[in-house]
Amino acid sequence: MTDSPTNLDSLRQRIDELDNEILRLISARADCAKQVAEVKTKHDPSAVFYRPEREAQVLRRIMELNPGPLNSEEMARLFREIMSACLALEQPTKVAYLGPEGTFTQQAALKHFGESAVSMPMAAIDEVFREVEAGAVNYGVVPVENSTEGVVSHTLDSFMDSSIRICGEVVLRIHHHLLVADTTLRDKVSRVYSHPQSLAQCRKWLDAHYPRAERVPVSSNAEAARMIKSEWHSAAIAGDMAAKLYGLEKVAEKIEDRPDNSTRFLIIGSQHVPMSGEDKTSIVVAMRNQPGALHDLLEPFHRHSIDLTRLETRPSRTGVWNYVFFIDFKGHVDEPRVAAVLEEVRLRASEVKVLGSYPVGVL
Ligand SMILES: C=C(O[C@@H]1C=C(C(=O)O)C=C[C@H]1O)C(=O)O
Repeated sequence: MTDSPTNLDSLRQRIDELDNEILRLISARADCAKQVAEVKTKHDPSAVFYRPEREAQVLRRIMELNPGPLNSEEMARLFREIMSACLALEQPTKVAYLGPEGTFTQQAALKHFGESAVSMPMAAIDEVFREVEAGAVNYGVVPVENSTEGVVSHTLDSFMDSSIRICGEVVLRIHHHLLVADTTLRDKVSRVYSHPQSLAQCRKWLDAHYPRAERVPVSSNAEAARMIKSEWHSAAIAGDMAAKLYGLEKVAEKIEDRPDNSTRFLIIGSQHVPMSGEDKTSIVVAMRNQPGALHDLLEPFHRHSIDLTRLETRPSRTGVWNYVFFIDFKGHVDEPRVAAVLEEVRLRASEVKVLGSYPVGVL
């Protein structure tokens, strides 16, 4: 095939025809979603419109059927946006996230809910919990663990005295950059601002490249990006969103010590999410302070061949919560084998709280 104008013209004509078709199909899909909303409200006036298990199934199916040449993740991202717009037709979804604007948590919220959701930054993790509990927003997004730095204990602690449930998870690859403003004197950088987790995730890189620069922990990467605008001798470590938001330049890209650095975020809300076919459950368990307690707790999971994906211990905060374990495992509370394990665990523990069953993160 040559690149002759006639060839280009006919290819563009073909693209126009395909776009017409795509337009017609997306509109038909949106009409269907509107009808789904009518059915939902007819049976239950206080119906929940967002269905995480259904969205996970739609995305998984698309990824499975994708014929290429676009890769499956790319295709799922496109469908993510189509669903986001369809859901907004049913009801605009309000989402609170750990702010300020430009944080990785905002990026996670967009990745999970798409651009049509209305997202609101909160100053602290417990504020996100409070907004969801008060019903001021439909959902919240909070970080829970990082592959390099471990657990975000604030999030786990917030679950202890809350009735909030986990409705979903989203995993984000975290890339950090060293950023400067146009007024920064690049060879005079004596200070690097970032969130403590990000400073820790780039520790070796900083040791090698800026051994003498003072590392200043601040409340978020976005805050670090904002601060250096007025300091000619300072740089910030933050991600793409913060760089774009504050118009900063990248001196060095992807400076995280581990190339697979990723953070897991939780979607919190108040609904029970039905099975999606590939689910996870999170529980918090209090054990009495006695020898063998942890073994007693884990033994039923082993016997029923249930795959544990995470175990965290947190100090107790009341008399009842002597030892508190946060456990994530594969499976859904509505599955008989999971129900059986939970029954056994309840007999051995002084308190068990199911935080939620939810689809394993798709994107
Ligand atoms: C259309 C529905 O409502 C919402 C929109 C979806 C979609 O666009 O596919 C999927 C699940 C819901 O979040 C539905 O429940 O099927």
